[in-house]
Amino acid sequence: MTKGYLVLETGETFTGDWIGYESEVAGEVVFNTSMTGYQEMLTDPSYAGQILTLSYPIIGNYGISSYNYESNTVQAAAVILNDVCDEPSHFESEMTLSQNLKAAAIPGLKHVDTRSLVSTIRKYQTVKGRIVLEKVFPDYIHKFNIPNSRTLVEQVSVKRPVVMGRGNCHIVLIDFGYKKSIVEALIHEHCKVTIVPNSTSYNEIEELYPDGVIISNGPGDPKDLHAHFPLIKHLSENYPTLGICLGHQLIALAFGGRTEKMPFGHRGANHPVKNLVTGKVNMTSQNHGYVVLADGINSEDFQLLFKNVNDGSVEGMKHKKLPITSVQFHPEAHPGPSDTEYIFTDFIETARLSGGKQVWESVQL
Ligand SMILES: NC(=O)CC[C@H](N)C(=O)O
Repeated sequence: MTKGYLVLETGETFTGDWIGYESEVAGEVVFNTSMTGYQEMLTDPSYAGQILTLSYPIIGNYGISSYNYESNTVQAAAVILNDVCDEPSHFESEMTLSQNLKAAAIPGLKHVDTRSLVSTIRKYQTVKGRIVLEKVFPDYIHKFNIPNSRTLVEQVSVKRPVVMGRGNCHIVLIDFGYKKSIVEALIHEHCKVTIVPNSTSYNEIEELYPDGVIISNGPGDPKDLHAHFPLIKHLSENYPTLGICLGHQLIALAFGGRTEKMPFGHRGANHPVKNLVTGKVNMTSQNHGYVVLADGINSEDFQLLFKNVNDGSVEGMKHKKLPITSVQFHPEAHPGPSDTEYIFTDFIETARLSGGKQVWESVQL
């Protein structure tokens, strides 16, 4: 077995055995605490550019199936694991995780002390690292050239519009790195979905006659995407709009709000979130490293809708007059609980009732 090393900018080195493709990469080292859903996590475009540590100790036991992809390929820059199962058992399994990483040209380390690595990340809060093959570390090892958010978003988003599903409600999904299960949730509710590149103009979107608009999840720091704020504000002011994760952060910023980097993010499938209108707590699936600041929200326009029960952070907001809702968590789940599927049903109902911009304008009058 080839040895490999994860070298952190903080000076620590973790040793493991190489799996997947043999290439050295750098990125922010993050961790996800979900017990299952490794395929969905690895193929979620929001992980682009990140070295993903899976804290659950045995990964790969149900293999890789063509049903569990969240995008066309593995998106994380690399993966760090404790034990990997190379003899998966599941009727839909088509290959092992190790084979999948190799085929996607993604490197990884197994047999790493992931408990200690997670403690280290929690201690330093944000940690960059590099996985390398040689134990002799040159001077540059602690310097990281990590792609910026615009490059990451560019890498993962569609280049031309894609239409999926049929139905009596047309949703335009502005793509910053969408997860397929968002589209599946919409199709399940009988929507036609047009996924458009994030560079699409307001007029081009208007010509599609959407009933509603979704601003997708995606990788990187939302502040770096400031060029898109005017489009997002203009769209949200004219169509029923739902923002998911990065989309929520972009809506907050577009309306003058603020975001910041979190200590080590929320990545897992059991994050409790309280709906401040109903008082109900739901378990949610999450994957984010940035957060909207409560005191930065423009309170003339928006009210807080969801709060994280563990740390009190903002998990969602709602416009006071316009049909704009945004959530930091993932209502489409995958992986994770589907308690908050109602976010989609409520949004689609609003979109259907509004019949898009034209009718919405007349309803407002
Ligand atoms: N899943 C997402 O959309 C992540 C949003 C953003 N990149 C963050 O880390 O906070």
